[in-house]
Amino acid sequence: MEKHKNVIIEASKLNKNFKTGDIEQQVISDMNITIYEGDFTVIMGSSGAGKSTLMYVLSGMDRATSGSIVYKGEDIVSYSDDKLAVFRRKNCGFVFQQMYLLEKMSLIDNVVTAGSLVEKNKSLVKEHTKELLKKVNIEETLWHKFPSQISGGEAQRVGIVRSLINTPAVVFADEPTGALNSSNSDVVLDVFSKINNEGQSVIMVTHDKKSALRANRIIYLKDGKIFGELKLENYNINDHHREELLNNFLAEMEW
Ligand SMILES: Nc1ncnc2c1ncn2[C@@H]1O[C@H](COP(=O)(O)OP(=O)(O)OP(=O)(O)O)[C@@H](O)[C@H]1O
Repeated sequence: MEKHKNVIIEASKLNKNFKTGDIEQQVISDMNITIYEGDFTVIMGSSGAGKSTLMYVLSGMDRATSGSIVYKGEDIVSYSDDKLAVFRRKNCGFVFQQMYLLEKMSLIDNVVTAGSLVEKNKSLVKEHTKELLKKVNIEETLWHKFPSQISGGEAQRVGIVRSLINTPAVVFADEPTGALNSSNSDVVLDVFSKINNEGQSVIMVTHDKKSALRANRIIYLKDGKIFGELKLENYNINDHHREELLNNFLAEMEW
């Protein structure tokens, strides 16, 4: 079934340890994981299973203790810190539970500044910024306000727009809707589904079943290892069968 899909990230024998004082904790343990291009991959698992750590390591935000990570055929583990920073800027978008905007810049400038690091044609960046702000329901009346003048949910959505402005090939999202109410969560998840339909790969950590249903593949972690995996058809709001499959899978995982 996977044969038509290209591999975008392939990690082998991945380990990540943290040392606190004399105690060393193995958080990712000899993991082999393949992420396919164009997939909406969701990572679930109990608290402390290593989900966020895995996202940091796969995206080159943090270094693995050992193992290889190959992104579109290139081994990123061997990259210098500078090369890794360029790689991230070109290929990855990051969305966290809390997105911090630059306080001294208007909302629109927060996004345009990030976009201008990659695209030199500023009017193109501005157009794209406006289009994305509209997509996440940030109205024009807000665009020239400063972060201190808007709500937390609005700031989160602007932060997401900033993460997407360079059309990253892979979007890493760690509990992106954790701080949002239900309608704003839907807005953000709809944007993720849309960019995913247009070809961008999404890897999202979530504890929320409704968010997880956006995925076409769910990977369940336990104690730093892959404990189970579920494949789903592409998201379709009217398909209730997917929910049943997810419920059964999570019961099997003892979630
Ligand atoms: N920088 C760090 N230094 C030391 N230990 C860390 C560090 N980051 C994570 N850990 C430890 O690694 C383990 C896994 O953390 P991680 O955040 O990856 O889990 P998670 O599955 O994302 O959990 P949650 O669902 O609660 O966010 C935890 O025991 C955590 O304390």
